[in-house]
Amino acid sequence: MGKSMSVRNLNAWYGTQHALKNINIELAAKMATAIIGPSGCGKSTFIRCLNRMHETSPYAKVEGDILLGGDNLCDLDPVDVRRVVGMVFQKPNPFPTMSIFDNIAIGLRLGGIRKPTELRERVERSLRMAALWDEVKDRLNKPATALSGGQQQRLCIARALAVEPDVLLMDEPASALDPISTMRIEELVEQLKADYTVVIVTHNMQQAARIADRTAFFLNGELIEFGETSALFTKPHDKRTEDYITGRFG
Ligand SMILES: Nc1ncnc2c1ncn2[C@@H]1O[C@H](COP(=O)(O)OP(=O)(O)OP(=O)(O)O)[C@@H](O)[C@H]1O
Repeated sequence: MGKSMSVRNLNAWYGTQHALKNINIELAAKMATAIIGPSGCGKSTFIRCLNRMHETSPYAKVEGDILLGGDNLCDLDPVDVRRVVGMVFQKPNPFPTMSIFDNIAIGLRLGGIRKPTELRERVERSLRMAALWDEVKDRLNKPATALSGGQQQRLCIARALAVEPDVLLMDEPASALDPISTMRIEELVEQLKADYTVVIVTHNMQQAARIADRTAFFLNGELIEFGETSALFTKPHDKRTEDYITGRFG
């Protein structure tokens, strides 16, 4: 758990549109890295490249290397990549026809775990890691859709963690949630970064400042500035970073 990821010379396109321009960045293990920048700057495209999802868009193209613990993810089968690089999306997307238990167990079953005791143990562990166990332990067989939005998002986090990835990608995981659910997700990120390499896209600079050890500022598909979060927010080196964080655009 928790290997750092090195992104080298990453370029991505949608047709002729060059959406990511030569990105080089080290995403450190046991830390949360926030990706910030104005709408359309390439944040989602960037994290979708990290688990090989970008290439599923029509006319998409990717070049570059993504290194994780001795593997170049660009050379692997995308299905194998998604086992080591989990992702949580903006809108909670549990499997709607499945129970809470099955939402998590399905990935484990696909990974070859069949023994009921082992499945139960792994499901419980994942739900505990996602700080949801106490709220659902008495209704594991109820449909996932019966949970609140914030609980559904924590279920999706539990589902991503169940297969024991190294990296957890989060694309604005709290932007569809109320303030209390948002706070719970932020607390959870704080805990998860002890074990995982967490990369979180956020529109909310206060959120980045609260939870991320390092922050990367993107603009027009370029990585403009990357560093310790507190330094980036208090002493940005680039005028464009300063203009963005002081609210002059975006
Ligand atoms: N499926 C797609 N087909 C074509 N162009 C796309 C597609 N998805 C994104 N783009 C374009 O690529 C660029 C980067 O988009 P991306 O979604 O990565 O930005 P973002 O920073 O995540 O934006 P937001 O904050 O609004 O979610 C934008 O110009 C966008 O219009």
